Amino acid sequence: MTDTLSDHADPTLRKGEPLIEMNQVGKSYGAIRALSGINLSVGAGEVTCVLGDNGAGKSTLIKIMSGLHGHTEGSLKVDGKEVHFSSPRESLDHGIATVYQDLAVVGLMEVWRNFFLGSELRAGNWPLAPLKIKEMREIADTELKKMGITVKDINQPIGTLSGGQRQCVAIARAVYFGARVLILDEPTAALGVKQSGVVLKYTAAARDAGLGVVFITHNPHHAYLVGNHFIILKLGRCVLDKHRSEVTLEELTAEMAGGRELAELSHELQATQR
Ligand SMILES: Nc1ncnc2c1ncn2[C@@H]1O[C@H](COP(=O)(O)OP(=O)(O)OP(=O)(O)O)[C@@H](O)[C@H]1O
Repeated sequence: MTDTLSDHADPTLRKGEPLIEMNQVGKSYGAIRALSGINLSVGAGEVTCVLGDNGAGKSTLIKIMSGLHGHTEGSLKVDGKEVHFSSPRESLDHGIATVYQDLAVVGLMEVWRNFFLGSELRAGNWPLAPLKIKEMREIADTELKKMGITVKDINQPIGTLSGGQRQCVAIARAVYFGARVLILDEPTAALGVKQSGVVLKYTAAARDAGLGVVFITHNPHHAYLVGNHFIILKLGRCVLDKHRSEVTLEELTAEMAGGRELAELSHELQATQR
């Protein structure tokens, strides 16, 4: 499976080279400060996990990387060059593909149509040139099969696939179209154990094919299964920034569960009982 992803991954990717570097990045929406002082690096062949509760700033961080919102402080570098995206197209042109939780798929359209959505193969360069339907069907079918993603029929509407399968199709699609960085927005949030496992497997496969992966989640168990680097956001600030070798799953879980706050609360509650 990993070899298959490597077939399409950008051959210029070198393990560990920094693809995205954020330095003291911040974002304000008018008077509301959603993020501040964020340092984050995404290396090729690595998964950087961004954890945080509701309102922590995860979506804002994704939006900065994917070109939906510009940052208002600090610097963002892609492949060593400073950028300030003003549209998702610009981010995509830099090889950054974002797979949103509520996948931008058209439920009633066939799996193959969704695989090529926005990048359709046409028999000519003019806008209304006929679609190369047979070729697109074959490519989508082959690519998904090669990756071990089984769909009964490539012509079935994508809405009939499970949530996990849809995430996998979206990951396969991003890799096929040559993404260098893959941003996954809470890909396992709405999934059961088995389906989460499948999505985590493809996340690891994209990493092993050399892509830099940003894995957004509030689940430390899922993060720890695939992550090389972990950052935890709280109220727009980074409260933990550690390499895998520096943190255990227990520490990550405790920090996510608000370990320090819980300890303080327990102390206060005990004091009131005395
Ligand atoms: N467009 C906006 N305008 C004003 N405030 C915003 C906007 N988007 C986000 N915020 C604020 O920024 C903060 C961070 O929000 P963000 O959506 O990035 O968090 P999150 O970690 O993704 O949370 P969730 O998991 O609930 O989506 C919140 O206080 C939120 O209210």
